[in-house]
Amino acid sequence: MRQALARVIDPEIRRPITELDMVPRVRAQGDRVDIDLRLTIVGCPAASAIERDVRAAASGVDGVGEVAVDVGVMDAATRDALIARLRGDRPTGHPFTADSLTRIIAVTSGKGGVGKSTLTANLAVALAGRGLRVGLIDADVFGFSIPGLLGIADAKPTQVGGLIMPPRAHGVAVISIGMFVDARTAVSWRGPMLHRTVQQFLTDVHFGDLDVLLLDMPPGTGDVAISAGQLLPHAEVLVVTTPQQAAADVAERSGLVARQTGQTVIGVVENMAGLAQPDGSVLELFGSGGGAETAARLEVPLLAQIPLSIALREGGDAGEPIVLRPGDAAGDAITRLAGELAARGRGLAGRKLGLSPR
Ligand SMILES: Nc1ncnc2c1ncn2[C@@H]1O[C@H](COP(=O)(O)OP(=O)(O)OP(=O)(O)O)[C@@H](O)[C@H]1O
Repeated sequence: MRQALARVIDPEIRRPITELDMVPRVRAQGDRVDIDLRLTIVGCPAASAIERDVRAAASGVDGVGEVAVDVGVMDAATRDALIARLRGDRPTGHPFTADSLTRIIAVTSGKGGVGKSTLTANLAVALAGRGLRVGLIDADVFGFSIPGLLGIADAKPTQVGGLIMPPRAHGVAVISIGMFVDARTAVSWRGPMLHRTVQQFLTDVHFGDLDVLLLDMPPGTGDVAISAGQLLPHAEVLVVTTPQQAAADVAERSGLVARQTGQTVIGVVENMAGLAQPDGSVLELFGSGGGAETAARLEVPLLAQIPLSIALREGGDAGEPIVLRPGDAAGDAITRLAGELAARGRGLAGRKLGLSPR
């Protein structure tokens, strides 16, 4: 029976419920089994799903006829012990240190409106589509748009003790300041507060084991970029720009600030590149060359050119990332970029190599 129940996964914490001390007692009498199920918090949104899965798992065991589930909430001591275990042995600090196995990719741009958030959301979904465990932090605290782009504009994270469970969308675990403030509230915090937000997202959000953590950075070179640089000096950075030559200056600057904090700029993505017309010509609404120019100045490769695309924009507005529907030139370019990033693997930046002198 325990083995069967171990296959029931808490959808938010994403571990077997038996590992989470959620099943303190199981009694079998004849063909009847009584299961005590203890949820982490009162009003747990996943309660009915977990209870259903427990019933299904127990009913599947040979010889079981009747299943009775007593649903309650775990006591404070058990919950505190669980939270301590989930946090691991790090009372302070975040788990995404240089020698963690998670690859961190911060997506930045010199100015707003270049499609950085749209690209980040689609990239996250495309990476998750390749089977990677992906987390996404919307660090664009003033202009958060990730929840809407992923179709979870109204999602509110569950909090267990001081631990925040990130809502999931299209296979990606997502956290955004937009989940904690009213959508119409303007965020006007000063530096130290912003620093704490990024730090809290890194420390108190239970992402579990991740292959990739993406950060959608605010445009420009402000406090959040500097905080993120201090907290994640080993992060890799993608710089997004448009084809406009004038955009190259500010894009270059955002890459340089990242570099000053020790982060590694891995490449440039040019978004809003030429739009193919029905007659075969290409409409270069924003000119051309900005991506190549930025890449040359930062001495990194131009990793992708994402064309203007109505479907990409519509997918963002609808919360259905375009990468889920192959066939659009922009979506396909982002999917290719995800493939390339996954294939390149993580650089060795900041990582202990584990080599010892003989
Ligand atoms: N390749 C594209 N083709 C057409 N529209 C696009 C493309 N990329 C982004 N957009 C649209 O441009 C607008 C700005 O995009 P987005 O919000 O992603 O930019 P951003 O750089 O993250 O801006 P900010 O940092 O100011 O939030 C959105 O309406 C988005 O749908």
